[in-house]
Amino acid sequence: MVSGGGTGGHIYPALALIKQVKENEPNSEILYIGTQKGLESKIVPNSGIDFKTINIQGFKRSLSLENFKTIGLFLSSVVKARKMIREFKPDVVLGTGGYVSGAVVFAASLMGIPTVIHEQNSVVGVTNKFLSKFVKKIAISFQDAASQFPSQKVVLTGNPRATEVVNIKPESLGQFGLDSTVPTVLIFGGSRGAEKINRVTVDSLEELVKKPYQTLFVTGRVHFDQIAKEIDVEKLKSKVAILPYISNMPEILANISVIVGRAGATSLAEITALGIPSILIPSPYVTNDHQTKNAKSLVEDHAAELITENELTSEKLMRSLDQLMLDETARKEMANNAKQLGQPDAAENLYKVLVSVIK
Ligand SMILES: CC(=O)N[C@H]1[C@@H](OP(=O)(O)OP(=O)(O)OC[C@H]2O[C@@H](n3ccc(=O)[nH]c3=O)[C@H](O)[C@@H]2O)O[C@H](CO)[C@@H](O)[C@@H]1O
Repeated sequence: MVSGGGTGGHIYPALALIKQVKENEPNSEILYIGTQKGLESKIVPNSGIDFKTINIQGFKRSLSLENFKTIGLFLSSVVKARKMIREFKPDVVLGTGGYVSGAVVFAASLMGIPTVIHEQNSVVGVTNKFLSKFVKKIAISFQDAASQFPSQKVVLTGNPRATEVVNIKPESLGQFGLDSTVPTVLIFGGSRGAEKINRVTVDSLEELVKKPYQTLFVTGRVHFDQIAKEIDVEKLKSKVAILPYISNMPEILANISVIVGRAGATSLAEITALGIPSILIPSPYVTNDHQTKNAKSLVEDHAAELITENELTSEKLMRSLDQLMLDETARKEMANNAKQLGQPDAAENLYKVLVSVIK
């Protein structure tokens, strides 16, 4: 049984792990528990995995009446998770973060079923911090996370999405009206899109269409309609493609020369596994500024460039982008540095941890 929800950063590692389990043990049965509201309700059923939902929400950081409702929902979702566990009878339960995994993994631990959590970030998330007291093993992606967990439970596995992206058959950018032989920059603000990155990219379109490179700009589903209204597609001259979301990201990444994006941990696992140069703009809106810490782990090794959201302007973006896109040697150097940090065996590592806790 697998649970992880809310954003792509929690969901895709879970799916990559499932892929590995199915490869190693084709007869295994898998059930994914998520929420209806999270991105998982779209992504998981589309990938052909059995999917059930429970209703849960996050705590408000300030004292609020909503929190009483949240506690009520948490308790009722633990009860619901227990029922699902009793019916499905999993040998092991994996949580990859997000509130829903809190309820599912907690319920499984109470029932004496072996549990594992996977932490993608270098700064530990709230749900995983809570679950760390109850689970058997804790799989981490950055060594920095180790000291924030009970040390005897920690195993450094990496992020399974790294394995998935290195083993996939690449697909042409022709599906977006672009030319796969031309150097391409991919701009996107994590799995949900980022308003500031979108704004600055829209402001840069006039410049981008003049470049010898092309651009794949992914806005995030909720931002797309508004942006589409503002843009004259004729003016993009097949040099820039704009999309709400890319469902086949692993297949696309092999044809990308540079990424401009947030510093979500799963994106970074992909970037390092494939060795893709990147310009990272960490989200300042996440707990304990963890994306800045994620990004710095690459920047320190000259494997990425960091621009803060405050510093981000169209001029700044275009300057940094040109430095990489117009200089193949600089790109190659950053790509090599990034690849040194990749963990392409992550899915197999995590699979082994799951097997080790099954009685
Ligand atoms: C705002 C927020 O809380 N963000 C967190 C969330 O980010 P978020 O969900 O944005 O996570 P990541 O950037 O880590 O991963 C995004 C994933 O979505 C995929 N993708 C993205 C866009 C698209 O069009 N298609 C697509 O498939 C990417 O390839 C990647 O696999 O989870 C991460 C991992 O725990 C955290 O580090 C982030 O801080």
